[in-house]
Amino acid sequence: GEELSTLSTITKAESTNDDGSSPGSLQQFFGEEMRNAFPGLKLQCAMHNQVISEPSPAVLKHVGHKFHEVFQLKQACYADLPVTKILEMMESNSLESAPTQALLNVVYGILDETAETMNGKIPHHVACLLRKAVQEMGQRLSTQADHLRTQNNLYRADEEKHRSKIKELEALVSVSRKETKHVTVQPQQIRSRRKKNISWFSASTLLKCFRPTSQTANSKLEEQEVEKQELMKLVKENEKNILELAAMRQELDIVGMVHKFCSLEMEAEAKAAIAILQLKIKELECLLADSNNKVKELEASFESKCQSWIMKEKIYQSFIHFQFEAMQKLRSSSEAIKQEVLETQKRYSFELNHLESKLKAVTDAAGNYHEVLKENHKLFSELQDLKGNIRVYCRIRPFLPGQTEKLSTIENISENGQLVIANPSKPGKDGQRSFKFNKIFGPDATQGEVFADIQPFVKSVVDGYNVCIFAYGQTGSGKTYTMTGPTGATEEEWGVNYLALNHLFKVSQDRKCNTVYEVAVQMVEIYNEQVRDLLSSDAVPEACMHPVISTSDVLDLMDIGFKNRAVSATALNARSSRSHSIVTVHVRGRNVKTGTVLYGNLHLIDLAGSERVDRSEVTGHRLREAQHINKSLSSLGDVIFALAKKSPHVPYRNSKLTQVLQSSLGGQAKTIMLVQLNPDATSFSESMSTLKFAERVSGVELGAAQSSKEEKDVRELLEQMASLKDKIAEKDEEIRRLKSLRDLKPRIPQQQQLYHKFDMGKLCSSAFLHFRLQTDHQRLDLQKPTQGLKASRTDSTQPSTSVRKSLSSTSISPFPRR
Ligand SMILES: Nc1ncnc2c1ncn2[C@@H]1O[C@H](COP(=O)(O)OP(=O)(O)OP(=O)(O)O)[C@@H](O)[C@H]1O
Repeated sequence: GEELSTLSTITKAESTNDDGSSPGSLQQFFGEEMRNAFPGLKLQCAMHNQVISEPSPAVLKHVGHKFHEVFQLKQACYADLPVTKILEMMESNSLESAPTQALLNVVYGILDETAETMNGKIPHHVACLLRKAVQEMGQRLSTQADHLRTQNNLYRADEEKHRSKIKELEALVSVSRKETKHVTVQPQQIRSRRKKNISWFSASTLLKCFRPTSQTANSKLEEQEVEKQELMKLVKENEKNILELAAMRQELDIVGMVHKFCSLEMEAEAKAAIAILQLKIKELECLLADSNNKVKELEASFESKCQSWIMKEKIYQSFIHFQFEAMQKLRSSSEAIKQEVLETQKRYSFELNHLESKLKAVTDAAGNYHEVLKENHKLFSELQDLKGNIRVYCRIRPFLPGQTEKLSTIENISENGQLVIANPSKPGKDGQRSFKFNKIFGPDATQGEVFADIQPFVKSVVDGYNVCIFAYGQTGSGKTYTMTGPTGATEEEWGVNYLALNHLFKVSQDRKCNTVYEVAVQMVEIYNEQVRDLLSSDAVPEACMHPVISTSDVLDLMDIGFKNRAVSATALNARSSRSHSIVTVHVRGRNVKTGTVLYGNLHLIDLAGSERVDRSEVTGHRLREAQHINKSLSSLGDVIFALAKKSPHVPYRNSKLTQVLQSSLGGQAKTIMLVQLNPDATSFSESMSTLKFAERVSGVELGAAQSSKEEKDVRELLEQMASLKDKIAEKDEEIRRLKSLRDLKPRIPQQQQLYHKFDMGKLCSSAFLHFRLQTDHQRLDLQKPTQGLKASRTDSTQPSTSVRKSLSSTSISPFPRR
């Protein structure tokens, strides 16, 4: 009974479920087989005993609350379990005390959860739990295996014991059989000896058998009766023993069979369970390794993140610290600034009062300054007058890049305006001649340097003076270069024409607060004693005036004018100007405060080449051209010398050039003659004649220049008259235009474009009106020289700039057209 109980306990230990119930097959087998074989056997009870390796119910009860607390949460998942709870449970040996099935449930639960929800990732604490549960099961398995081995040994020992007992019993049975046989044989022998009185039943044998009872027969019979009863007892006992033995054998066989069967089944189950568990352990190890790797990765990334956050924290802290310090500094500096501002305010208010009084003094001084400025202007003009109104500047051009023979006639140039020129055919002092002019510009002089000495004269135009600048010299000596600049000139290479107009615009801008200026430009050429408007192809009797408001307007106009200029190649210059070109700039300024109006004009003249006819080696048409040029130049000389001699008759009308320049060559005008020289030795004689002419001119005194300032009332009267005259002129012009329409010829397209651009009606008609007013007024004055105010003014001032006037007085209207 004990052995069976132990056996069933072992069986139960290996096959009992955690809830105490046995697995179906084994329990059924034991339950039915054993009950059938041994109805009295308390197998069922034994099977409910606890397994050795399973925790006892008492232990389970003690620790169960923790385990259930943690794992009986049906809805929660393992990953959500608090780490503290799991740790607490693991430390308190709850797992070791938990039933195996619960542990397996935990393992399966974690695996399912990992597979289903967490994509193979196991949180660290759950992985620890898993490892612990698997360890626990592994331990249990090894304990159970040990236990099984021990039980098996015990069982074998028991079996051996049983077998020896059976052998003993068998020996006992055989002995008892022999005794029984002997006992059964003896009475029979006695009975047969009695009945047959067989002699062979010797007295000795009977004596041996019944020696104690030989004295009395009765007592012997009684003894025999007792022995017989004892024998019967023995036989019964023997029979009983045989029955027991048979039953034990049967039982032993059954138990052996059951044990064998159980052993086999348990072995198979244990092997299968071990295999499954090993597989699971491997899987779990893999998962554990993965999760360990992931944990390491996470730890590494966490570590690096921690580091970076620590770094950031440090940076932020230092930044905050820096900001805080900066804020403190700012606060203190703002305080200091506040103080400073307050002090400054005090100081400023004090200084402001001081300045106010000073400003008053300065305002008074400024009034005086304007007076002084006026005085300066007056003094400058007087200085100009003292120097003489004709200024002669000499400019020597450099040798040209292609020139190989560079034999120069220029011996010396001094600062004081002295020029020594040497005759290459007469070496030494005899061949030298010195000239004195107002200024000499050497070959290295720039356009800007030349203009710097002309600039004050240009400026005087806006003060109401008439100024005439002309370039004189033989062909190729640099007249056009000085007046206009080289072809495609940059701003630095601009000639006097552009620089003068640029300066006029600048001065007019500077003075716009006081005086409003209007500027207009005319451009004509005198070719073969005929005057031609370079900016118009209309058959009009006077050169058109084009209002300009900027230097770029002037550049556009001059570009067209120079393209229209008569040029041809000569033996001395590949592109020689065979005409005199005259750019006239009209300036009208009105003082916005006083209403005073002033007029000034500037003549910029590029004369034709002054060389002698024989040197130019021209004939026919070109000869006539050269003769006209020479004639006009000699007329210019005659006018200048007549003025120098203060001759009563000045021969202005001997040439178109002197007629056009009449207003600028009189006593009111300021004249600059730019004498151009070619330094080449071959041009010596031409240079000599040029210099001699210039020398004579420089000795001329034309008298004091006068400004054209008019008083307001005079101007108003003049304007009234001018408007009347203007109307008459408009009518005349209309008649002329109608006449001209009859024989109108095709126009030059480029010029047409410009007329559109500078359409007088569209643009600034007022400027044109005033200039026409002036010219008409002057023409009127010329026609009636003795009439009142105008007559006296005309007498004293000479006629002002007017191409038209010159043309009308020489009856060459309308302009000849090319
Ligand atoms: N100061 C100078 N610096 C450099 N080159 C110059 C200078 N003066 C004149 N030249 C050059 O000399 C050549 C002749 O000059 P320019 O045409 O101006 O002479 P010109 O006196 O106007 O001749 P013409 O009477 O035939 O028109 C040109 O190639 C010009 O560029």
